Amino acid sequence: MILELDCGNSFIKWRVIDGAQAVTVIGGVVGSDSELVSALLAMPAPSLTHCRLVSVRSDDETLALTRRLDELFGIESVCARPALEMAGVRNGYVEYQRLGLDRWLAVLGAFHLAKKPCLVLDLGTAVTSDLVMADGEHLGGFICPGMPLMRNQLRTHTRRIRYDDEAASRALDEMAPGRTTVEAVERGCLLMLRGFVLAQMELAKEYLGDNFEVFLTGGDALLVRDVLPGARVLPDLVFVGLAIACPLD
Ligand SMILES: Nc1ncnc2c1ncn2[C@@H]1O[C@H](COP(=O)(O)OP(=O)(O)OP(=O)(O)O)[C@@H](O)[C@H]1O
Ligand SMILES: CC(C)(CO)[C@@H](O)C(=O)NCCC(=O)O
Ligand SMILES: [K+]
Repeated sequence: MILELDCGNSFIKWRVIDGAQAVTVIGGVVGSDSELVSALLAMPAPSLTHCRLVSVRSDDETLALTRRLDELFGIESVCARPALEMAGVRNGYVEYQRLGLDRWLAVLGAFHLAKKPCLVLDLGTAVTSDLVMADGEHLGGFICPGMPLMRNQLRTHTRRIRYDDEAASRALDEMAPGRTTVEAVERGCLLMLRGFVLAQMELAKEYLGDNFEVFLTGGDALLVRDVLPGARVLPDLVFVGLAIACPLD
């Protein structure tokens, strides 16, 4: 059994796959290292043999987690590393090491699946966009705040914008002009997000031509799905890239 981890800025996405059949046995989303450990200890004993992971956290944080996994389960972790070129994709950053590894893996996964030009949108704590041409050349991309960062900036930097997360999720049931603060903020931020992804579509047409594939991933992917009807929504896209970047055996 292989443990796979995608350590983002706010959450750790994890899953256990049966290496032989590449089937997901169990998985989830947790908020911290200790929550991950609890979730793994609570598993009905599928013995872990390997771990591969991608992290956009500091090296110290990542090392602390891999040490803990080794102590508890006796498994070594293979971490995705930056690369100038891999699986037919050429990293477009001026300094390739600086491209977020979650972005790099999502791009590798998308190009592997599409085998044609791709626009890759990842909607998490931050929102990222990456463009890849037909020949695998990564053109670079864009980074902007995601829903959690946008709403928290408003809540933190104003006196009178205050509401809880439960109210926030209800506010998006409709998109009419908000008649409460929570509706006004949540719907406003969502419109910014939708505007961003639509602008990315226009850019992609300009840089990639008309025949490109759109991939949508990250915890908030579903919030923009209706404005991108042709997009492939793949919550596990980073894991597709992780398997390419960190083959086992
Ligand atoms: N099951 C879930 N668990 C946690 N967050 C979720 C879930 N479903 C949707 N979300 C939403 O997804 C967003 C976080 O997305 P994601 O988990 O991709 O972020 P992250 O990986 O921590 O951030 P980043 O990609 O910027 O590093 C939050 O806005 C959260 O509300
Ligand atoms: C942009 C995030 C935070 C998205 O998770 C991550 O990919 C990251 O930390 N990237 C490093 C900066 C960059 O990609 O240019
Ligand atoms: K992420």
